[in-house]
Amino acid sequence: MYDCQLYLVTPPALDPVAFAPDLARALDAGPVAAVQLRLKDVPDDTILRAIDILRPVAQERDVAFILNDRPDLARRSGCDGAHVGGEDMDAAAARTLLGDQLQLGVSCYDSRDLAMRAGEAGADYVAFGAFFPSVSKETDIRAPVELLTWWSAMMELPVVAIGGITADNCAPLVRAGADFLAVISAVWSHPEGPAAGVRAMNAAIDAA
Ligand SMILES: Cc1ncc(COP(=O)(O)OP(=O)(O)O)c(N)n1
Ligand SMILES: Cc1nc(C(=O)O)sc1CCOP(=O)(O)O
Repeated sequence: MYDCQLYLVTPPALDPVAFAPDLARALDAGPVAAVQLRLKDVPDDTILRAIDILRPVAQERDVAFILNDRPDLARRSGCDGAHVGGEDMDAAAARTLLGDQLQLGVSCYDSRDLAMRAGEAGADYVAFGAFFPSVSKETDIRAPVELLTWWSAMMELPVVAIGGITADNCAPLVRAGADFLAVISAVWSHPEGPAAGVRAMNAAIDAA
Protein backbone atom coordinates (compact mmCIF):
# COMPACT_ATOMS: atom_id res chain seq x y z
CA MET A 1 0.00 0.00 0.00
CA TYR A 2 1.44 3.37 -1.02
CA ASP A 3 0.95 6.47 1.10
CA CYS A 4 -0.69 8.67 -1.51
CA GLN A 5 -3.65 10.99 -0.97
CA LEU A 6 -6.12 12.84 -3.14
CA TYR A 7 -5.80 16.64 -3.59
CA LEU A 8 -8.75 18.36 -5.28
CA VAL A 9 -8.38 21.54 -7.31
CA THR A 10 -11.66 23.37 -7.94
CA PRO A 11 -13.14 23.60 -11.44
CA PRO A 12 -12.91 26.92 -13.31
CA ALA A 13 -15.49 29.73 -13.05
CA LEU A 14 -17.46 28.28 -10.19
CA ASP A 15 -20.44 29.84 -8.43
CA PRO A 16 -19.52 29.16 -4.78
CA VAL A 17 -23.12 28.87 -3.53
CA ALA A 18 -24.01 26.30 -6.19
CA PHE A 19 -20.66 24.55 -5.83
CA ALA A 20 -20.67 24.16 -2.01
CA PRO A 21 -23.02 21.10 -1.93
CA ASP A 22 -20.95 19.39 -4.67
CA LEU A 23 -17.79 20.05 -2.67
CA ALA A 24 -19.39 18.65 0.50
CA ARG A 25 -20.51 15.48 -1.33
CA ALA A 26 -17.06 15.04 -2.87
CA LEU A 27 -15.30 15.42 0.48
CA ASP A 28 -17.79 13.12 2.23
CA ALA A 29 -16.89 10.45 -0.35
CA GLY A 30 -13.20 10.84 0.65
CA PRO A 31 -10.60 10.62 2.06
CA VAL A 32 -9.40 13.87 0.51
CA ALA A 33 -6.33 15.60 1.94
CA ALA A 34 -6.70 19.09 0.49
CA VAL A 35 -8.88 21.36 -1.62
CA GLN A 36 -7.34 24.15 -3.63
CA LEU A 37 -9.55 27.10 -4.60
CA ARG A 38 -8.37 28.12 -8.08
CA LEU A 39 -10.15 31.17 -9.47
CA LYS A 40 -8.45 32.93 -12.38
CA ASP A 41 -8.88 36.55 -13.49
CA VAL A 42 -11.50 37.55 -10.93
CA PRO A 43 -11.51 40.46 -8.45
CA ASP A 44 -10.36 40.01 -4.86
CA ASP A 45 -13.96 40.38 -3.60
CA THR A 46 -15.01 37.38 -5.65
CA ILE A 47 -12.15 35.29 -4.27
CA LEU A 48 -12.88 36.36 -0.68
CA ARG A 49 -16.59 35.56 -1.04
CA ALA A 50 -15.76 32.10 -2.43
CA ILE A 51 -13.37 31.53 0.48
CA ASP A 52 -16.07 32.51 3.01
CA ILE A 53 -18.47 29.99 1.51
CA LEU A 54 -16.15 27.08 0.65
CA ARG A 55 -13.45 27.19 3.35
CA PRO A 56 -15.79 25.99 6.14
CA VAL A 57 -16.97 23.10 3.96
CA ALA A 58 -13.39 21.83 3.81
CA GLN A 59 -12.15 22.78 7.28
CA GLU A 60 -15.22 21.33 9.07
CA ARG A 61 -14.15 18.01 7.52
CA ASP A 62 -10.48 18.40 8.47
CA VAL A 63 -9.53 18.93 4.83
CA ALA A 64 -6.86 21.59 4.23
CA PHE A 65 -8.14 24.62 2.30
CA ILE A 66 -5.45 26.02 0.00
CA LEU A 67 -5.77 29.17 -2.12
CA ASN A 68 -4.17 29.31 -5.55
CA ASP A 69 -1.95 32.26 -6.54
CA ARG A 70 -2.68 34.56 -3.58
CA PRO A 71 -0.74 34.01 -0.34
CA ASP A 72 -1.71 37.52 0.78
CA LEU A 73 -5.45 36.73 0.65
CA ALA A 74 -4.89 33.24 2.06
CA ARG A 75 -3.34 34.66 5.20
CA ARG A 76 -6.03 37.21 5.92
CA SER A 77 -8.98 34.91 5.22
CA GLY A 78 -8.29 31.82 7.35
CA CYS A 79 -7.03 29.51 4.60
CA ASP A 80 -4.60 26.75 5.53
CA GLY A 81 -2.11 27.75 2.87
CA ALA A 82 -1.44 28.93 -0.67
CA HIS A 83 -0.11 27.46 -3.89
CA VAL A 84 2.05 29.57 -6.23
CA GLY A 85 3.64 29.01 -9.63
CA GLY A 86 6.24 30.59 -11.83
CA GLU A 87 3.96 33.36 -13.08
CA ASP A 88 2.81 34.36 -9.59
CA MET A 89 5.86 35.00 -7.43
CA ASP A 90 8.90 33.14 -6.20
CA ALA A 91 8.63 30.78 -3.29
CA ALA A 92 10.56 33.00 -0.89
CA ALA A 93 8.20 35.94 -1.49
CA ALA A 94 5.20 33.67 -1.00
CA ARG A 95 6.66 32.34 2.26
CA THR A 96 7.14 35.90 3.53
CA LEU A 97 3.51 36.77 2.74
CA LEU A 98 2.19 33.58 4.34
CA GLY A 99 4.25 33.76 7.52
CA ASP A 100 5.62 30.56 8.97
CA GLN A 101 2.35 28.90 10.07
CA LEU A 102 0.55 28.42 6.75
CA GLN A 103 1.35 25.78 4.15
CA LEU A 104 3.10 26.73 0.92
CA GLY A 105 2.89 24.69 -2.29
CA VAL A 106 5.02 25.55 -5.31
CA SER A 107 4.60 24.50 -8.96
CA CYS A 108 7.88 23.20 -10.35
CA TYR A 109 6.61 21.83 -13.71
CA ASP A 110 9.33 19.40 -14.89
CA SER A 111 12.24 21.24 -13.23
CA ARG A 112 14.46 19.61 -10.63
CA ASP A 113 16.18 22.92 -10.07
CA LEU A 114 12.94 24.82 -9.33
CA ALA A 115 11.93 22.09 -6.90
CA MET A 116 15.22 22.17 -5.00
CA ARG A 117 15.00 25.96 -4.77
CA ALA A 118 11.36 25.84 -3.64
CA GLY A 119 12.33 23.46 -0.86
CA GLU A 120 15.13 25.75 0.26
CA ALA A 121 12.76 28.74 0.23
CA GLY A 122 10.34 27.09 2.63
CA ALA A 123 7.83 25.17 0.50
CA ASP A 124 5.78 22.52 2.33
CA TYR A 125 5.29 20.60 -0.90
CA VAL A 126 6.44 20.79 -4.50
CA ALA A 127 4.23 20.02 -7.50
CA PHE A 128 5.37 18.46 -10.77
CA GLY A 129 3.30 18.31 -13.97
CA ALA A 130 1.71 17.98 -16.33
CA PHE A 131 2.13 14.21 -16.43
CA PHE A 132 -0.59 13.72 -19.08
CA PRO A 133 -2.49 16.02 -21.45
CA SER A 134 -4.95 18.09 -19.45
CA VAL A 135 -8.37 19.31 -20.54
CA SER A 136 -8.31 21.86 -17.71
CA LYS A 137 -5.09 23.71 -18.49
CA GLU A 138 -3.09 24.17 -21.69
CA THR A 139 0.52 23.18 -21.21
CA ASP A 140 3.21 21.70 -23.42
CA ILE A 141 5.19 20.46 -20.45
CA ARG A 142 5.29 16.66 -19.99
CA ALA A 143 6.84 15.76 -16.68
CA PRO A 144 8.34 12.26 -16.72
CA VAL A 145 7.30 9.78 -14.05
CA GLU A 146 11.02 9.37 -13.18
CA LEU A 147 10.92 12.88 -11.69
CA LEU A 148 8.74 11.51 -8.89
CA THR A 149 11.03 8.53 -8.38
CA TRP A 150 14.05 10.83 -8.16
CA TRP A 151 12.38 13.32 -5.82
CA SER A 152 10.92 10.78 -3.44
CA ALA A 153 14.24 8.91 -3.18
CA MET A 154 16.20 12.12 -2.49
CA MET A 155 13.85 14.33 -0.49
CA GLU A 156 11.58 14.21 2.54
CA LEU A 157 9.46 17.11 1.25
CA PRO A 158 6.09 15.86 -0.06
CA VAL A 159 5.51 15.89 -3.81
CA VAL A 160 2.24 16.47 -5.69
CA ALA A 161 1.62 15.14 -9.20
CA ILE A 162 -0.82 17.07 -11.43
CA GLY A 163 -2.03 17.26 -15.00
CA GLY A 164 -4.44 14.93 -16.81
CA ILE A 165 -4.47 12.41 -13.97
CA THR A 166 -7.34 9.91 -13.96
CA ALA A 167 -8.24 6.70 -12.19
CA ASP A 168 -7.05 4.83 -15.30
CA ASN A 169 -3.57 6.38 -15.59
CA CYS A 170 -2.55 7.20 -12.00
CA ALA A 171 -0.98 3.89 -10.90
CA PRO A 172 2.56 4.62 -12.18
CA LEU A 173 2.55 8.00 -10.37
CA VAL A 174 1.52 6.37 -7.11
CA ARG A 175 4.17 3.66 -7.49
CA ALA A 176 6.80 6.29 -8.31
CA GLY A 177 6.25 7.96 -4.94
CA ALA A 178 3.71 10.77 -5.41
CA ASP A 179 2.45 11.82 -1.98
CA PHE A 180 -0.60 13.53 -3.47
CA LEU A 181 -2.47 13.33 -6.78
CA ALA A 182 -4.05 16.66 -7.72
CA VAL A 183 -7.01 16.50 -10.07
CA ILE A 184 -9.72 18.68 -11.56
CA SER A 185 -11.60 16.90 -14.35
CA ALA A 186 -11.27 13.35 -12.99
CA VAL A 187 -13.52 14.40 -10.12
CA TRP A 188 -15.59 17.40 -11.22
CA SER A 189 -16.33 16.01 -14.71
CA HIS A 190 -16.87 12.41 -13.66
CA PRO A 191 -19.96 11.13 -15.54
CA GLU A 192 -21.55 9.91 -12.31
CA GLY A 193 -20.74 13.06 -10.33
CA PRO A 194 -17.90 14.26 -8.07
CA ALA A 195 -18.49 11.75 -5.26
CA ALA A 196 -18.11 8.91 -7.76
CA GLY A 197 -14.98 10.63 -9.08
CA VAL A 198 -13.45 10.74 -5.60
CA ARG A 199 -14.31 7.08 -4.98
CA ALA A 200 -12.83 6.05 -8.35
CA MET A 201 -9.59 7.96 -7.71
CA ASN A 202 -9.18 6.52 -4.21
CA ALA A 203 -9.93 3.00 -5.45
CA ALA A 204 -7.25 3.41 -8.12
CA ILE A 205 -4.74 4.73 -5.58
CA ASP A 206 -5.46 1.77 -3.29
CA ALA A 207 -5.10 -0.67 -6.19
CA ALA A 208 -1.78 0.76 -7.44
C1 LIG B 1 -1.21 21.27 -6.81
C2 LIG B 1 -0.99 22.20 -7.95
N1 LIG B 1 0.04 21.99 -8.78
C3 LIG B 1 0.24 22.81 -9.82
C4 LIG B 1 -0.60 23.87 -10.05
C5 LIG B 1 -0.36 24.83 -11.18
O1 LIG B 1 -0.01 26.10 -10.66
P1 LIG B 1 0.48 27.28 -11.62
O2 LIG B 1 1.62 26.79 -12.42
O3 LIG B 1 0.67 28.47 -10.77
O4 LIG B 1 -0.72 27.51 -12.59
P2 LIG B 1 -2.20 27.95 -12.23
O5 LIG B 1 -2.86 26.90 -11.41
O6 LIG B 1 -2.10 29.23 -11.45
O7 LIG B 1 -2.84 28.10 -13.56
C6 LIG B 1 -1.65 24.06 -9.16
N2 LIG B 1 -2.53 25.08 -9.29
N3 LIG B 1 -1.84 23.21 -8.12
C1 LIG C 1 -3.93 23.49 -12.59
C2 LIG C 1 -3.02 22.62 -13.36
N1 LIG C 1 -1.65 22.77 -13.29
C3 LIG C 1 -1.01 21.92 -14.06
C4 LIG C 1 0.45 21.88 -14.21
O1 LIG C 1 0.94 21.10 -15.04
O2 LIG C 1 1.11 22.60 -13.48
S1 LIG C 1 -2.03 20.90 -14.93
C5 LIG C 1 -3.39 21.61 -14.21
C6 LIG C 1 -4.79 21.19 -14.52
C7 LIG C 1 -5.17 19.93 -13.78
O3 LIG C 1 -6.46 19.57 -14.15
P1 LIG C 1 -6.80 18.14 -14.73
O4 LIG C 1 -6.73 17.19 -13.59
O5 LIG C 1 -8.23 18.27 -15.23
O6 LIG C 1 -5.86 17.84 -15.83
